[in-house]
Amino acid sequence: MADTIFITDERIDGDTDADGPLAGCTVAIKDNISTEGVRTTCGSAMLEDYVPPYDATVVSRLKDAGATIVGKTNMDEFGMGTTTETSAFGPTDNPAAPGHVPGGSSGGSAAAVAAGEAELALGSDTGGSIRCPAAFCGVVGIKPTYGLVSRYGLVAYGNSLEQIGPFGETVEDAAALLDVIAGPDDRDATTRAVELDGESYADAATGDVDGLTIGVPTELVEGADEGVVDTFWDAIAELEAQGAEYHEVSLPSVEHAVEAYYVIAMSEASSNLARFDGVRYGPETDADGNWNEAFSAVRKEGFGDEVKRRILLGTYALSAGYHDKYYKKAQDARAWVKQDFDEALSEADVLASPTMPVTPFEQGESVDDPLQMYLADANTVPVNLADLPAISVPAGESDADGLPVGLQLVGPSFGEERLIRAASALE
Ligand SMILES: NC(=O)C[C@H](N)C(=O)O
Repeated sequence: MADTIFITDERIDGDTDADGPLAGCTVAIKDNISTEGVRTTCGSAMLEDYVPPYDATVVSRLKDAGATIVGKTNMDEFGMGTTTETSAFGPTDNPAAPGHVPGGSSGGSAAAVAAGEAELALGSDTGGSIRCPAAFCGVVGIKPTYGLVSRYGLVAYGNSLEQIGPFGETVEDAAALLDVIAGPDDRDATTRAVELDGESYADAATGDVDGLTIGVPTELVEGADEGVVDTFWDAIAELEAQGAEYHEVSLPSVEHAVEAYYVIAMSEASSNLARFDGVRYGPETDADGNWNEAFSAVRKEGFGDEVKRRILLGTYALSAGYHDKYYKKAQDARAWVKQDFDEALSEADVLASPTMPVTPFEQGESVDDPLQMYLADANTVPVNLADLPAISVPAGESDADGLPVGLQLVGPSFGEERLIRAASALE
């Protein structure tokens, strides 16, 4: 089996004179984040030869911090997947569970950290794309609050849902990378400044959970595999032993979260991906004269099956006769999910659940079963619908199959320090 961690392993040295916070640190970058002069493919044949003329804001910040970028990592095509198997460049193996998928869509980034190919990595999370691979590969991943990290230079898939975020072997490592990339950017009007309680996100990794109240949403536990649930409760017991308290809470709306997420994400994708037309982006074809034929030919060749499926469904959901029935309904469900989280977080400091309801699939097991793949996102997508921050931290291995299980902690808007503090107690 091909094992692609990096799509491009060109090294980019940061500012080597700088005594920056990441001087001497190696970082891998998901291949949907623009790097000036270095190919950025989004895991798609459509962008196989695309070389951006500018750096994403997060990449400029890494360079200024003195980091060494070691390569661009494999991913599900345009971020669409949960296994990294929809990449046009072949699958990535899971270093923590060989023969299994690393999760997705940022599977290459999590695998790079798990395999020791890079100390840190950047991914993007539209509906779990950082937390799922973190959980599957046994590393830490943070999905920041919407608006904490600039999306300038991130190739858009679902703009209203996605954030760039860090991976690390430890909570403190991931938090140190968040320190470098977080903060307002004139080029992304959705970003804002946040006042921290302490000096930095990394400083919050104290492991102090004394008096912390944890809400466990029943709906996010009952659907998970038994081995995952057992490992999850062991982790909660560990936090309890260190002074935290837990109680069960309810998020009735999350029953509709997967449907709402996929309608919104596919609708946004169908609009975002219209720019890949063989003129502005994508390979030229020899279809002569007729725009429609040329447009179809490029997209037929350049996009994989999952991307085509989502463009078709997203276009359908946005079309005049169906807009109210699907898109608007999904937006209503999104508002309800947000409201449920706000209520639950008024009764608890953080919410905890298994990151993924399952352990890593075997390679090839789910790629032809999109529904199984979408349903595996049940615990991660509600957080993106609610714009909230979340972290996935290794919780141990499932007794059932010995594979990695992640614990997800969700916090209030811009409450990353609280999540970092709580997650570090499990290390
Ligand atoms: N992009 C993501 O966050 C992954 C999610 N499974 C999706 O396919 O949309």
